[in-house]
Amino acid sequence: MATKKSVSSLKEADLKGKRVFVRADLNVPLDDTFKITDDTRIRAAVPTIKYLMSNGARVILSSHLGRPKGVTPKYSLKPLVPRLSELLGVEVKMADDCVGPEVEKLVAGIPEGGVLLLENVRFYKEEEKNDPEFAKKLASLADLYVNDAFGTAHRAHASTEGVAKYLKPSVAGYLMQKELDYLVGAVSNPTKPFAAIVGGSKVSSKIGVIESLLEKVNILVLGGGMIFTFYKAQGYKVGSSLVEEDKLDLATSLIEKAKAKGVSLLLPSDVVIADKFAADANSKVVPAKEIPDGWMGLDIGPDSIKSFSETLDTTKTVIWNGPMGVFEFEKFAAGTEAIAKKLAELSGKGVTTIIGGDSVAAVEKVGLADKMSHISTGGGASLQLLEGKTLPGVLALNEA
Ligand SMILES: Nc1ncnc2c1ncn2[C@@H]1O[C@H](COP(=O)(O)OP(=O)(O)OP(=O)(O)O)[C@@H](O)[C@H]1O
Ligand SMILES: O=C(O)[C@H](O)COP(=O)(O)O
Repeated sequence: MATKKSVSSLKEADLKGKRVFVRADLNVPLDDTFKITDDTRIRAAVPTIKYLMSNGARVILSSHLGRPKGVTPKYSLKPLVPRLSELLGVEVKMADDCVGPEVEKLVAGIPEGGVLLLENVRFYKEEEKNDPEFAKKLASLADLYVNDAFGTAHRAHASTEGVAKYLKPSVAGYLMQKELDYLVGAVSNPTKPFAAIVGGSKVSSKIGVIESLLEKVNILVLGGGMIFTFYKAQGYKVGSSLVEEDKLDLATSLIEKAKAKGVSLLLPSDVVIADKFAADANSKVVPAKEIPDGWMGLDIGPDSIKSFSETLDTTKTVIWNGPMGVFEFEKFAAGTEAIAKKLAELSGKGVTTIIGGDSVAAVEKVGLADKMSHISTGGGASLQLLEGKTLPGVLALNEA
């Protein structure tokens, strides 16, 4: 045991012929016909699996999909098998379960370099309860544990945290490591000027992140629905824009905190407003202080795009979470798309990291994903990390 525990990274592990339990986050979106609509997370899991395969390991691949309550065929991982097989260049076998005698038989039959995908771990309620007996069952399948599920590292579940107690060595996979390097690295040791762009619908869901970023950044750019709470807090007329009335004092205190810390806080100077929340709404551009009654702000305006872009041009490190507007409607997508393009441009001379489903979707929509320094596969996990929280899935590993 003592010698095994001394292995603290995947590179140091002896893999030949070993059964390796790999927890990945293959929680990908599927449409009604079970077609994968975005395979980013599957592609991101490939380097670790390929490394294991090429070093003669026998790979037991595990993930959750969705939030099933018990065994729910709709949340089976089966639809992922063809894409995984294609990306890995082997025929991936699939188990109907994730623990038990049948799975043990299949595990015994995995050849060196072979991959067995286990069924959704969340088909067992014990997974989310981090039940020790269930974690032991998972652990008993393998000789070592690799956690590559960054997107689920904020969950202390049996396959992300519990199993590491019973299976040593337990190490981070390459995706996990890369995410930590970018997200922790960007925040703790950024090349300055360091800017954060935070958007999305509500300030309430981003309070922790904004507060924590105010300690680190030089520039904080705000966009999305949350800006109207800031405007209202400053006495502007916001029409029927999204406002969180109970967060007005908080918005004021964040503005004051930014001032006290010497962070330049940028709010849009103009907005695109709509007469209803719909793709075919009538729209016009107005100064941020002059939103008429009955109209709502759904995007940042052209002057804001220009001034945000000029400011971002001065930076060396940028992290971005949350869209600038309701980018799902074409009429209100310009702000988000302009920021995506600006960050792609900046990637040549600085580090750009994109976090969160919606900002990543926007970057992909404009075809610029491969231009960014890093696109995080984590939503909740990345935000918690940026808030300075420790992720249980990371803490449980040997090297943590
Ligand atoms: N001005 C606005 N008014 C209302 N909703 C807005 C506005 N601007 C952006 N949104 C909405 O905010 C939503 C995204 O907010 P959210 O806080 O979930 O962002 P995110 O963190 O990038 O996403 P994810 O939850 O996928 O990580 C989008 O659906 C977008 O339409
Ligand atoms: O999509 C995610 O953020 C992760 O896969 C975690 O999923 P969860 O929020 O259902 O735990």
